Amino acid sequence: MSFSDELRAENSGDWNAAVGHRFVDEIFAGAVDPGVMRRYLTQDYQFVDRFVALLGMAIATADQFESRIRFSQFAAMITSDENTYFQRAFDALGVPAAERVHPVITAPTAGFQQLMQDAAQTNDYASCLAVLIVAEWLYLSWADRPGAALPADFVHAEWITLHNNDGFRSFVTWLRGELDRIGAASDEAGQARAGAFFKRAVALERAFFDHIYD
Ligand SMILES: Cc1ncc(C[n+]2csc(CCO)c2C)c(N)n1
Repeated sequence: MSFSDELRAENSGDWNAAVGHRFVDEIFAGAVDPGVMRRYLTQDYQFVDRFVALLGMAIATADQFESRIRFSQFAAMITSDENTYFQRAFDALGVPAAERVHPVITAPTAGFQQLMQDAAQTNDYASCLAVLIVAEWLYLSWADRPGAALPADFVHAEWITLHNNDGFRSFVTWLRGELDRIGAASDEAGQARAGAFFKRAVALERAFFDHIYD
């Protein structure tokens, strides 16, 4: 089994709970309650800043130029297209400026911010990769429902297509290959370090979905 498949299998409880979450069924049905969607997106928006910082650390710690280029291109993409989605969705949901910029940070959001900061501060490429890969691969996994119809409302539909388009799919495939390559070249301690970050990330993904319904 590849390193990425091994880590996913070790975390299958939280992984499957997130991928098959009520939120996912509701978003495909175009039926997420507006209050729930608003909580989700305002908290999620607080995630982007540290995520881009962690990408920066992956660029800095990667062991080859080709990997730095891949991450740089991805960083350029998510700081343009996705940012306009959030603004348009906030407009559609009537989210006031203060709540867009400074919402009260919930525990899972704070947990993600800490996790991304901790991963960045390791200066260890495998640990940065482990956190980045969960945020991408788990999202592709829930969004990728071949043949499923898209909801009419753009707030629902675009959140799906941002995470199941071909560019995103090929990036996730590359990321998994990258983690497999680095995992194979790491000693046991290095694999365990990256595995612990992967585990924290999957548990937080599940908690993040759960908490918007509290
Ligand atoms: C809690 C949470 N986890 C993962 C993602 C997915 N994600 C976060 S940043 C990023 C890169 C650009 O889309 C992706 C896919 C999310 N949005 N919210």
